[in-house]
Amino acid sequence: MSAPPEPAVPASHADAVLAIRGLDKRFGGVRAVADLDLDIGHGERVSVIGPNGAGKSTLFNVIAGDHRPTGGRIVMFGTDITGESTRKRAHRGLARTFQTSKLFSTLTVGDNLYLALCGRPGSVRRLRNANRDRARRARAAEFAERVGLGERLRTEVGELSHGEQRQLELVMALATQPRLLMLDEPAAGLSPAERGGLMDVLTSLDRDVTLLLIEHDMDIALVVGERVVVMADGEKVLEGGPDTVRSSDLVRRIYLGGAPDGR
Ligand SMILES: Nc1ncnc2c1ncn2[C@@H]1O[C@H](COP(=O)(O)OP(=O)(O)OP(=O)(O)O)[C@@H](O)[C@H]1O
Repeated sequence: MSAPPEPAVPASHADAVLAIRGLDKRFGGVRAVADLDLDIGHGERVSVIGPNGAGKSTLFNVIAGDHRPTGGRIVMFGTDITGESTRKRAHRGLARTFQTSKLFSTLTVGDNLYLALCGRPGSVRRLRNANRDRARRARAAEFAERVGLGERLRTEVGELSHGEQRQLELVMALATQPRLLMLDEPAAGLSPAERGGLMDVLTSLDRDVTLLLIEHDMDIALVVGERVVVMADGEKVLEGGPDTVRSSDLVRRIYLGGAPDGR
């Protein structure tokens, strides 16, 4: 039996950062992402919101290559990357953070940042040269400074607070100089002061970096995201500017626990 034809990606989107067509991801009987189309242009800031289980993280996992889609196509920087490895996508300029920490908890803040600066993904063996590599050490210190961790360079990551670890993950992703940065709930577990700091970092990001953000904190999602994608039951149910989302009855219904169609 021949495979069903894949949805075509229009030529006009060939130079977009992301052009996603008919994306599907099933886990057994669960359709976590359902026939989703999404275009993201260079330098855009896009937030993805939706209730628990809407499919946001699965969408991220499929874009980053951590999960294979069950249908559809992903074109990144003009190349079809649907079947590519996460490592290859990282080499193309994609960096992401996860809901749970992926830091080396027994290494210091400085060493974690040093490894992020060494490449994607960094190997612990590269620390052997770290003391001689003053330029990278200095860059690591600059990145730590950006999220208020300048004084914590010699602190082991396991001793940082949850909020500090999230901040460190963010700058480590930035240290890889990504062209597309995907952040999965960066504000989760942060104190109000840390949220303010996060908002400052995100709103002052260089426009060379395109940002795709999952965030439950509506203040952050709607201030940082210039375009907002609302997901429910695996589908994209609304896409528009923050004001459209703020005034949407559909979004209100979804967040109050009702079905998107008002049932
Ligand atoms: N590895 C997996 N195996 C089986 N089912 C999964 C897996 N990952 C996600 N799912 C299911 O897919 C659906 C979407 O989950 P997903 O985590 O993508 O939603 P989400 O919008 O990110 O939710 P949250 O905001 O709670 O993180 C859910 O029904 C979830 O149970």
